[in-house]
Amino acid sequence: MAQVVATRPIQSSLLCPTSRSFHNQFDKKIKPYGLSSNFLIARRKQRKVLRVTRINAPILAKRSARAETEVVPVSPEDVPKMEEKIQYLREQLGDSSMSMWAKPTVRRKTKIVCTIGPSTNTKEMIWSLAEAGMNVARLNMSHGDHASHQIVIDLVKEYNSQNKDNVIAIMLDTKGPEVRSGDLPQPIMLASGQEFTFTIQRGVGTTDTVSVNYDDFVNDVEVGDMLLVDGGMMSLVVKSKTEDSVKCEVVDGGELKSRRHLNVRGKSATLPSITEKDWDDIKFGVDNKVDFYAVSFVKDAAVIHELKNYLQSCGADIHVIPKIESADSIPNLHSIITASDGAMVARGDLGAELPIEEVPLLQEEIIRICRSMGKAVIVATNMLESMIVHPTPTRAEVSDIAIAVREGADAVMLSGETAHGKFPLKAVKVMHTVALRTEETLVGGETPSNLGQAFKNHMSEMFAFHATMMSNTLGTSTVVFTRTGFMAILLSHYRPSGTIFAFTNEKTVQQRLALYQGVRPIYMEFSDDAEETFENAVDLLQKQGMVNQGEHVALVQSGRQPIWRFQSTHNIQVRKV
Ligand SMILES: Nc1ncnc2c1ncn2[C@@H]1O[C@H](COP(=O)(O)OP(=O)(O)O)[C@@H](O)[C@H]1O
Ligand SMILES: C=C(OP(=O)(O)O)C(=O)O
Repeated sequence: MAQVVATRPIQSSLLCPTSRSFHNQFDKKIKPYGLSSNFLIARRKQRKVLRVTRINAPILAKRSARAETEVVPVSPEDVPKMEEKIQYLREQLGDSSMSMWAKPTVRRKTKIVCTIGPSTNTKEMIWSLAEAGMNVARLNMSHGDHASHQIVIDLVKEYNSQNKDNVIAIMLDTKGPEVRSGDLPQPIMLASGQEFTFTIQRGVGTTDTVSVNYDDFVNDVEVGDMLLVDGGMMSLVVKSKTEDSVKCEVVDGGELKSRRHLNVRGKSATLPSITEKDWDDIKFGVDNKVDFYAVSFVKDAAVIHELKNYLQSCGADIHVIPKIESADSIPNLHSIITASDGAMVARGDLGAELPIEEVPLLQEEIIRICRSMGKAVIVATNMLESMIVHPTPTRAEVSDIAIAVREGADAVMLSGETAHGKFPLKAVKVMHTVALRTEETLVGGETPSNLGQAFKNHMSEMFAFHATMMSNTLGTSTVVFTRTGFMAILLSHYRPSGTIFAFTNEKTVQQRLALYQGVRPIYMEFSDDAEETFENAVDLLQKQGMVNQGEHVALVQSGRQPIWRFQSTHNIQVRKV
C-alpha cells in the first residue's frame, strides 16, 4: 500500500494543558535578502529554459543518498580496534595526559552531526562515533519507528552520563510532507522516452503506473513540469493530466523502487510543513527531552511560531532548526531564520526543488544570514557520499567540507555515510581531519559586518566583541559562564581564534552548546561567590591540560541574565593562570 501523508493543522488536543494562544510574530516588515529576491526573479525567467535544457541534458549527479537505501554492512575495518578500546579505558581510569580534553577532536571548532541508522545504532558504534568526533546525533524520523529511535536516544544519554566532558546533543529530524511514490511488487526499469503514469489512486504498482501518496499531486503539477525521483536519479516531464493521474515521459531513466522520494522542480507541495505523523514525533521528542528539532520543508515563519508556541505550552526547552529545502522557503528566508534558532542547508531536496547550480549560492547566503543573526547553521547532505561504499572520499567531497568550514558553518552533517554506510567511523574521522586542517588556515575574529543589529546593540554584544578582541590579540582561550547558553552562543558568532570554554550549571544547556562552532561546553556547579567560581573553572581547565600555568585567559560573565548580578552585572577580564 502506498503511504498516505495525513495532515492537519495543530489541534487543541496537541496543546499541553498550560497552552497559551498563538501569537503570530511574523515580521512582515523584514525584506528578503538581495540574492533571494533576485534569485526568484531569475528562477521564474529560467523555468521555461530549464525545462528544455533538462530534457536534453543528462543529470550528472549519479550518486545520491536516496539511491542507496539498502544497508551496506559496516566494513570490519571500520569496527573499533582493540587499541582504541584500551585507550578509551585508560581515559576512563583517569590518565589526564590522555584525557578526552587532550584529544584533537576537542580542538576542532566546526561540529559534526551524524545521522544514526542501521550501521551505527549499537552501543559500540555510538561510543566509537562519539570518540571519533560526533557532536550531535541526528534521528531521521522518515525511517525507523519510535522503539528503534528510543534505543538510540537511551544509548546517547547513557554515553553522556558516563562522559561528562564530551556530551552529544540529540537532534530529531521530522519526516515532513514528503511526496513519495507507492509500493511496487518489484523494482521496474524506466527507459528514456517511455511513457509512465503517477496516479493518486491507492495501491497501484504496475510496470507503467504507480501510486503517489499525495491527493493534491494532480493539482500541484502542470504540463511541462519536471519530476525528479530520488533527488535527480531519474527525471520525467509531465505530458498530460486527468482527474486522478499525471502522464509523463521519462527523461533520464533508471530503476524505480518502492516508496521513492518525488520532487517537482521549482515547486513545493501545497502541504502543511508539519504533518500528523510529525506532531506525534515532536511529542516523542518532548517526552525524551531532545535538544533540537530539524523541521523538514519549512515554507514560512508561521510554522516555526506554531511549533515554538506548542513547545512553550509544554514547557519544553528544545531549539528549532528549520531545514531550508523547499522552493517556497527562499523568499521567506529572513523571517524563517529570525523566528528560529538556526537553519540547516538541506542540499538534497533543495537541489531537487531548485536548479542544482543555485545550491552553493544559497548555502553561502543562508550561512551569511544565520551568522549575521547569531543563529546556528548546519550544512547537510552528500558531504562524503562516496564513503557510503568506499573507504576514502573523493577530492571534491574534501573540498566541499573545507568550503562549508571556510564559509563559517557551525556544523557539517553526515547522512547515509553514518546511517547505512560501510565506513561510518572513517567518514567521521575524514570530516574531523579536513575541518581541523581548514580551521588552521582561518583568521579568527572575522565577524559578519551586521552581527549585532539583531540584538539592537545589547550590552552583552559589546562585551562579546571586546572579549573576542582581547582573546585574539593575546592569543588566549575564552572562558564564559552561562546559565542559558546565550552568551556562549553570542561569543561563538564572533568566532574568536581560541576555544570558548563555556561553563554552565544546566545539563540541557551543556548538551545544546555541543552544536555551536568553537564552543567546548562544560558542566559545573556555580558557587554563590563569583570569584570562587572563576577560580574553580580555571583550576579545572589547568588540571585537564587545556590551559597552562602562566597563560592568560579572557573571562566573560555577561549576557541577558548575568549570573552574579548582585556582585557585578557584566564582567570581562584577562586573568593569568
Ligand atoms: N533510523 C533509520 N532506520 C533505517 N534506515 C535509516 C535510518 N536513518 C537513515 N536510514 C537510512 O540512511 C539513508 C540516508 O539517511 P538520510 O539522508 O537521513 O535519509 P533520506 O535521504 O532518506 O531522508 C536513508 O535513506 C535510509 O536508507
Ligand atoms: C537533509 C536533507 O533532508 P532528508 O535527509 O531528511 O531528506 C536534505 O534534503 O538534504
